[in-house]
Amino acid sequence: MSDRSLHHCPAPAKLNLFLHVTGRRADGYHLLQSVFTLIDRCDTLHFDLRKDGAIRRLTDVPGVPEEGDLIVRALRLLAAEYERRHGRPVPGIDVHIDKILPMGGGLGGGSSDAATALMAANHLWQAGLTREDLMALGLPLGADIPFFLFGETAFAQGVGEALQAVRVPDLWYVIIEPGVQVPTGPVFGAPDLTRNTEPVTIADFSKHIAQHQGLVQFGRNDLQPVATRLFPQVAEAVDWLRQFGDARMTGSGACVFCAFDSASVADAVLAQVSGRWRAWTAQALARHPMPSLLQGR
Ligand SMILES: C[C@](O)(CO)[C@H](O)COP(=O)(O)OP(=O)(O)OC[C@H]1O[C@@H](n2ccc(N)nc2=O)[C@H](O)[C@@H]1O
Ligand SMILES: Nc1ncnc2c1ncn2[C@@H]1O[C@H](COP(=O)(O)OP(=O)(O)OP(=O)(O)O)[C@@H](O)[C@H]1O
Repeated sequence: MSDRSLHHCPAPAKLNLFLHVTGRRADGYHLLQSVFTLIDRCDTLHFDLRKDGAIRRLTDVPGVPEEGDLIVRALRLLAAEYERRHGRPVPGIDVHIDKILPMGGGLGGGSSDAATALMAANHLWQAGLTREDLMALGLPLGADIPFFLFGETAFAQGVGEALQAVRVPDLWYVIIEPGVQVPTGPVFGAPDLTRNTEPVTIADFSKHIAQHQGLVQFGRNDLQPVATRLFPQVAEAVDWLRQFGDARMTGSGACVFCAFDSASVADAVLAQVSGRWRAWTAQALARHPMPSLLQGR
């Protein structure tokens, strides 16, 4: 690592421990309540400064053209802000990515990649944005980007941008990829989506978690009935994993998870997963694994 490059930067996945849809804004976006937690399954990004002002993703990501990549789009927003603040063009940056998180998996991989890129480029370019500045910059690109910049388990409200830190037990998860990509838009747009779940309080969540040590999840995922109707493969994975505990879907799907209180129990369940699914274990992360590159908090 030098002041010209940052290599092996992790972009961790998230799980939504519960996800309630409590309303809809005038612009059609849905108001949510959710608890987001980070897990230790990560994409890995590498950054090298350029001298010509260009922003390039040099790794091919199947299905995601360079110009549409959330990493590139986020860095372009940061470059525009840099130019506004400093009155000169950015040096530019090359990005390589080792992508292991499935797309359309409800794990927030694209948003996490973008958040890691914002932290890294802000540092390498010495752009001087605070964590809060970067959160506001990333929100229009992806509702999960502010959470990844926030960087610890959080109770989220609004469309996911109003965040408060919460504590959850240190658990292990088995995560199954049902083998389908669930597009977020059609799930939120479904006529049968529950849109009026009663708001809960952080105290309701924390009390429940303390009572059940996090092994019985709080509330529910309101997107799950729609996603399982549209994609029966998701329902199959939930039904199978339920024999071991309180399994449910993360985000808008497709991935399904279940919590366990030790690595050995999670490994034993993983060993029984049918060969037709990709599956893995992960440990909850109390904090984002990027070295602290940001000002504030
Ligand atoms: C469901 C979550 O995964 C929870 O973490 C996220 O809120 C999804 O957020 P996201 O990845 O930013 O969602 P996008 O892929 O940008 O959203 C696709 C579409 O889903 C709908 N959408 C998304 C988020 C939200 N709070 N309300 C919505 O109605 C919108 O029609 C949007 O155009
Ligand atoms: N760097 C990126 N990595 C993954 N997907 C990206 C990236 N850039 C853009 N995308 C687009 O964003 C879409 C959603 O990707 P992502 O992996 O964040 O989904 P997700 O895990 O379902 O997220 P969420 O939980 O926020 O719904 C992809 O289908 C892809 O078209």
